Amino acid sequence: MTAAVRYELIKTCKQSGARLGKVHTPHGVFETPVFMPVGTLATVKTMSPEELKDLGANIILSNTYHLWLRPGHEIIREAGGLHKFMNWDRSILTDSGGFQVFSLSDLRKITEEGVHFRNHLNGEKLFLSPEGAMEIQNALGSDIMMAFDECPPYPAEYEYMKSSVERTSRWAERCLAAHERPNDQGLFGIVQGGEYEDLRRQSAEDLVSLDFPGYAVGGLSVGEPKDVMNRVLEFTTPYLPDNKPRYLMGVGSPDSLIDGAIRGIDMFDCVLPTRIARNGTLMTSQGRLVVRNAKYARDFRPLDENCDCYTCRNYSRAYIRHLVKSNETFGFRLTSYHNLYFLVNLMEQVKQAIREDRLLDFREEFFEQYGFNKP
Ligand SMILES: CO[C@@H]1O[C@H](CNc2nc3cc4c(=O)[nH]c(N)nc4cc3[nH]2)[C@@H](O)[C@H]1O
Ligand SMILES: [Zn+2]
Repeated sequence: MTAAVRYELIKTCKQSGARLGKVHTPHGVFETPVFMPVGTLATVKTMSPEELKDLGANIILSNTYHLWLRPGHEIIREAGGLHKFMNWDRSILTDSGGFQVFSLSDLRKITEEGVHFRNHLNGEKLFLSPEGAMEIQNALGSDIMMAFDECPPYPAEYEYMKSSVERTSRWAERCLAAHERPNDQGLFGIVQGGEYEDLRRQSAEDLVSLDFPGYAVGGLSVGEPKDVMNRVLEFTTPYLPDNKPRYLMGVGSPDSLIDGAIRGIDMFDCVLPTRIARNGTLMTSQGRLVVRNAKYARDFRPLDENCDCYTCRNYSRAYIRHLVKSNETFGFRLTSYHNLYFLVNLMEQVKQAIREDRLLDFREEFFEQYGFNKP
């Protein structure tokens, strides 16, 4: 299939095996490894599209389940699609709703057909199938769509995981069949299998046989320890083709982004930077900083003295602490901008380390400075 979503492998780091690449979509190109800001309800909370471009974002995420519920995908279709609706002319990836159905709503029943569950906003009964998830994503017109999958809870029994993986593979085939414009937008398969190597292999081989333009590693960042995530990546990515992008869903923190890149991951997303920004927690080159802390009341330095973002060039810890404590919206815009810039800029540093074949050295330096090595 000659999908319009195409991956270009530029270089592999000799020291770590991490990859430098480019992904071409109908709305432009983005370099990898990449961190993708999350805009669940058609907005990356508190950020304008201009600010997202300014901080370096070339692709953002949105969500099938949430947009289906609010405002409804038909309204977005009538608006001319999600790009037009939210005034974002670069790439958009939409998650399929698989994870949200399993994480947001209770009273759900999984059948071969799809999932019966309750609307997490008003309790009404809903049903979502692979075909339904594709109809919504086709209406949104995202550049990269995700197959409808089951993200089982962690941990899950082997037998349950095996039957879930086999159903997710059958659902992936149904998503391909329901993809209206395969030569114009890309549909990624999502590898499941929990922490079971044979099931991860089976899931990857099932999906690779369907020749998707890209593959996600799902079922992680669901509460498992970081060493379990790293181990799963180590035995899963080798089953994925080198000439396609690999997307680790729901990750994450600075250490997980670096460790994921080292294990062959190209794309990342997480609500973490914008979520913690809204309670005044900042990612800085010296580690986490909680700006509400009284010790910053008269601290007129920038949040991060090594950061050249708009927030750090123009505002002090004392001012941002005042805004956050006063619950001023501008304060959360400044903290969100900085945290997103921090992760996008971290990926710039990771790419440079890959170019110089020294990503493991960079990992040591960054972990030391950020304080990840502290017991
Ligand atoms: C660490 O942050 C918390 O955890 C979530 C991120 N973790 C995560 N794991 C995911 C797995 C999947 C998957 O297997 N399939 C599909 N379709 N989408 C997924 C989305 C995922 N997001 C945030 O929501 C936050 O609450
Ligand atoms: Zn900054």
